[in-house]
Amino acid sequence: MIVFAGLGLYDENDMTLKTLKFAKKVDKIYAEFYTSILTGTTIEKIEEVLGKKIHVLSRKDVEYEGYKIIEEAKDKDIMFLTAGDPMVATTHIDLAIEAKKRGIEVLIINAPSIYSAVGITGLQLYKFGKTTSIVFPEENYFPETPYNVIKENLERGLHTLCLLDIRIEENEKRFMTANEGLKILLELENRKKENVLSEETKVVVVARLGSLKPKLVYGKIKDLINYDFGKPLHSIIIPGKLHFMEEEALKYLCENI
Ligand SMILES: C[S@@+](CC[C@H](N)C(=O)[O-])C[C@H]1O[C@@H](n2cnc3c(N)ncnc32)[C@H](O)[C@@H]1O
Repeated sequence: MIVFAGLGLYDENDMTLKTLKFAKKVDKIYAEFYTSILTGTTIEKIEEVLGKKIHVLSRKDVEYEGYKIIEEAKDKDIMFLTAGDPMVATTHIDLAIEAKKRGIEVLIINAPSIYSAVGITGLQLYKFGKTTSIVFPEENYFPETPYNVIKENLERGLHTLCLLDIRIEENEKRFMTANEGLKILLELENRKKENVLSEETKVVVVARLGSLKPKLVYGKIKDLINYDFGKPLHSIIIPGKLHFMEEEALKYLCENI
């Protein structure tokens, strides 16, 4: 059997009791922290709660050698943990499909995810369009997808959740801040000039969701671009057309800058 379970968003208290229960029963626990991490805890603390060692896998281990875990799940009970929800903004569904194809029992245990947590701002899930990711630009690589997605969503009056790039490889550990994300969005406007965004555009920045003191800030890009949101992880929401309840929620639930 293979159990895909999420650890939630911030610390070791975010996982569900179901995850805990299965963690106690399985033979071995694997985890990956390259798609997202919990910044309010450590692997040691999570291991303490689970009462078991966690074998942390790299992107390469999962994407190129994931079949080894599935092989193991043929005659053992294996748990595979991720931050957030195991199937939200990850590619782990391919492992679940592969396991099913090989006749292995699959259980997916949901968890608090960035996707659900944006509701904390008062913005309605029904009003969100496509989600996008803002990635670190590289030499000769400045992806325009976030700009195009925001444009399409705004044309339909919909909000856009922008996930921010994470690089956790063997010799690299970088989390894009909301400040970097906003600078990239303005740079995209500067390159494309389609009047989608400007320094006057109002956005919502959310930081450390899942913690007891998340930071939720609503304001114009020009006022937030150098604002200190504290330690990661951060995400940005570009609101579309706001319902009056959403306007009220942004006013009362977020810090207005
Ligand atoms: C690939 S996505 C997360 C996928 C994860 N499986 C989930 O369900 O939440 C990673 C991005 O989500 C956002 N994120 C994750 N946790 C967050 C948190 N606690 N607060 C704010 N943003 C967060 C960040 O932008 C981060 O780079």
